Amino acid sequence: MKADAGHGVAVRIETCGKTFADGTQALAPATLDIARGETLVLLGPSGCGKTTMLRIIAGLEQPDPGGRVLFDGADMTRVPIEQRNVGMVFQSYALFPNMTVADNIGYGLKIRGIGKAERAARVAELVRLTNITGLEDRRIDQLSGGQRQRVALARAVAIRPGILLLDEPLTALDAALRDRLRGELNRLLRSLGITTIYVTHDQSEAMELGDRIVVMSKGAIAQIGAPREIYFRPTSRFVAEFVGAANILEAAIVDGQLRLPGGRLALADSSSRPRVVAMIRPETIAIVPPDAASLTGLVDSVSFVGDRQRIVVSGAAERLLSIDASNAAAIRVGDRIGLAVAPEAIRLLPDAP
Ligand SMILES: Nc1ncnc2c1ncn2[C@@H]1O[C@H](COP(=O)(O)OP(=O)(O)OP(=O)(O)O)[C@@H](O)[C@H]1O
Repeated sequence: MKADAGHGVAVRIETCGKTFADGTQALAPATLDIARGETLVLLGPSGCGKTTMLRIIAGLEQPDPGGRVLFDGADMTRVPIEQRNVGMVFQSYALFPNMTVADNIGYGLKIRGIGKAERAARVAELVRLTNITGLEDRRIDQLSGGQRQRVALARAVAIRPGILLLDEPLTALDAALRDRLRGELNRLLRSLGITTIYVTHDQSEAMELGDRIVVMSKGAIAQIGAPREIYFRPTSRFVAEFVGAANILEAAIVDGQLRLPGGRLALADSSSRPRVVAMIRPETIAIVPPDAASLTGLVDSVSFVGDRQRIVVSGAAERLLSIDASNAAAIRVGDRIGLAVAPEAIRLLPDAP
C-alpha cells in the first residue's frame, strides 16, 4: 500500500448502475470506496463492465438514476469531465502526433495557464520519472509504442490530477515490454501517490499493480480484496478460475478429509456439507514419495514452461490435477507419484459458479 493510502475515501461510487439506450445492462448497481492514494484494479473478462465503471468515474458516462459519484465526499455526478481533475490514459495513446514529446506532456499545463518556466520544470521531472530522457524534442510519430505509452502517462500525471484513470494502458505492447513497463508504472504510481483506478483483463498485471482488486463478472462485482486474498481465498468458482490457474475438485468429506479416487486430503476448513467444491492452486501441491502418501496418482503429461514444469496427474481426483513443480524434479510420464497439500491451501468454495 502506498504511504498515504487509507486516509479517507477519495472516490465513492454509490449504487451506480448503467443501462444503455438499447437495453444492455452493462453494470448492475454497485457501491465501492477507493481510499486516497490507493491503486484499485478493476479486473474481469471482456464485456464485464470495467470500462463502463471507469467512464462513470471520469464523467464520460452518467450512471442510471439513483447512482452517485463522490470525490472527497463531494457529489460529482453532474460535474462535467473537465472539472473533475482526472488524468486518463487509454489503450490507444491519443497523443498529438505532430507535436514534440515535451509539448505533449506540457499540453495540459499550458491550457491551464501555467507559466513557461514552471511548465518546463514539471515536464523535465516527468521525462526523468518516465524514463524518456533524450526524447523531449522528438515528434510522437518518431517514437516506439512503449515510448508513446510513457509520454501518455507523463501527460496524464503532469496536471497533478486528484485521480488517475488507466484503461488497459499496456495492452497494445509486446509481452517483454509490457512486463518492464508494468514494473516502471508500479514505481511511478507509488512515488506519485495518486489515487489510481486501473482497468485490465490481465490477472498478473492486476496482482502486481493493485493495492486491492475488484473482480467483475457480467456487470457485477464478484469479489473485492487485496491480491493475496483474491488469489488464495476466492469466494467463488468464477474468481478462483479467472485469477490464476486452479484445480477445482468436487468431493465428499469424510472425517474432516476430502475423499478422492486416489486417496484423501486433510482439510483446515470444516464444512457441514457432505460434498464440497474445493480449490487447490497448482503450486501448492508437493510431489512426495508414493508409498507413505495419503494421495497418489499417475503422471499423465509433463510440460516444460520455462521457469517450472507443469505436471498433469490422473487418478488422484475425478478430474486431471495440475501441479507446478520445479525443474529439478525428475518426473516422467507414467510415474506413480504421491501428492501432499497443506490443509490451509485447500479452499472450499460455494457450489454456485
Ligand atoms: N454505448 C453502448 N451501448 C450499448 N451497450 C454498450 C455500450 N457500451 C458498452 N456496452 C456493452 O456493455 C457491456 C460492458 O462493456 P464494457 O466496455 O464496460 O466492458 P469491459 O469489461 O470494459 O470489456 P473490454 O475488456 O472488452 O473493454 C458490454 O456488453 C458492452 O457491449
